[in-house]
Amino acid sequence: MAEKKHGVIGYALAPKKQNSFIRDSLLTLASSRGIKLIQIDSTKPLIDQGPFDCILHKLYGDDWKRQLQQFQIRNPNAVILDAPEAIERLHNRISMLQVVSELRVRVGVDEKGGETFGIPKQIVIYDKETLSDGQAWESLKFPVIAKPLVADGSAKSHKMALVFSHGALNKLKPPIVLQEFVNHGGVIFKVYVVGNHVRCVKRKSLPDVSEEKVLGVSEDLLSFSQVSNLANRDSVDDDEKFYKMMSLDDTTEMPPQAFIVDIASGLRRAMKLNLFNFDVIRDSRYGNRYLIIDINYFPGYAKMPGYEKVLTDFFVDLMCKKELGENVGKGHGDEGKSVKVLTEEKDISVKVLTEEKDISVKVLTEEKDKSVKVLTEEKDKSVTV
Ligand SMILES: O=P(O)(O)O[C@@H]1[C@@H](OP(=O)(O)O)[C@H](OP(=O)(O)O)[C@H](O)[C@H](OP(=O)(O)O)[C@H]1OP(=O)(O)O
Ligand SMILES: Nc1ncnc2c1ncn2[C@@H]1O[C@H](COP(=O)(O)OP(=O)(O)O)[C@@H](O)[C@H]1O
Ligand SMILES: [Mg+2]
Ligand SMILES: [Mg+2]
Repeated sequence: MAEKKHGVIGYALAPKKQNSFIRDSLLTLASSRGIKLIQIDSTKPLIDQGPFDCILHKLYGDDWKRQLQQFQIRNPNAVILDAPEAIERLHNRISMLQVVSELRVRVGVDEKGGETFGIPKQIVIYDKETLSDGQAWESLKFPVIAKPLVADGSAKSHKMALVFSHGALNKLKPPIVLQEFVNHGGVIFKVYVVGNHVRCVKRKSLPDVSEEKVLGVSEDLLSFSQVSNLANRDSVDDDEKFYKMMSLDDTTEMPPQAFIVDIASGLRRAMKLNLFNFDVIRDSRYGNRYLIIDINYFPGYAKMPGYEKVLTDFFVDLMCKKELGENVGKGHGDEGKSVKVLTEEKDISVKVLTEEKDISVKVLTEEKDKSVKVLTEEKDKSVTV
């Protein structure tokens, strides 16, 4: 009996990502379950390629965004993983973590109880003048970590500095985020999310900094980059002595899985993303207080043991939902219905009747300069088009 056809997924990834993610082991397993992964040719217009049931991508820039938009208009049934607008919130380290503060998920549900989560205290500095203005950072306790505001995947966006005193702040180049350094036992938890699959692993992180160390440190600023990725590097440079201070204690207890799953589902819903990971540290001062410090779109899944099966299961599930006409690719399975109105008439009006709040209306059109009027009976409703 011929195998049931499931679907074709086009992928558009930077060379480094493609090398690490598109492995023969993934292609073989996916293909054995009816999923064909095809490379999108970035030198040709996306719209001329396909057909694709789904597009998997991690590319940046306005041109790529436009190409995806055009493709979606021509292929309204294709699933784009994930929507560029949703991914963009992760390109700024402030909007990235704002979503955590907005989460309303149950906490302290594990038998041991009491786990809470949040983000470290932080401020954003846009210019040199503010950096020299003590008032801006007086609420922060040193040491702090200075992170580039932009998180666009460039090497620059991963360049961090551990700053021990005010005096060193003038060495930094805004726009930056100044975040309180929180002692966390030198271990970071990386939570990989693939649809509703959640996997937490532990990795090396920065070592704790004691009060004595802060006072006795000879340098007032230490630069570093991609600490938790160190094991995957080819060479260790100048920062060697700094990294040597780190060692992963294998006895470190993992956070309760139910707690982590709750945060992951909350983030997935709020961000409308399917493919991401987030970095969590456990605040050593409390033991049951967790802080989310970083969220990454389409991370290094190949570092997750058995990633081939997890991703293949996700693709198969996506294709099945698509065949059933379910709304997919929006970060969670239980949201919104979509209504398609196909017409060649001009000036048509479409009425959307719903009792749900916060609905979003997407109008796909090939016409340029189209203005859309949304009429609502609710007061104080703001409508974004
Ligand atoms: O390539 P890898 O496996 O190191 O993955 C990187 C991620 O490592 P992780 O899976 O969290 O250990 C890495 O995570 P971190 O920021 O290091 O926490 C980023 O997601 C990185 O993407 P970008 O440079 O921010 O666009 C990811 O890099 P890209 O492959 O997307 O370039
Ligand atoms: N607030 C913090 N307190 C302590 N360590 C931190 C904090 N923020 C980041 N780190 C350390 O710095 C590393 C890099 O920071 P992160 O925000 O994850 O940037 P990147 O996007 O480059 O991974 C983390 O993996 C962790 O080891
Ligand atoms: Mg990180
Ligand atoms: Mg990151």
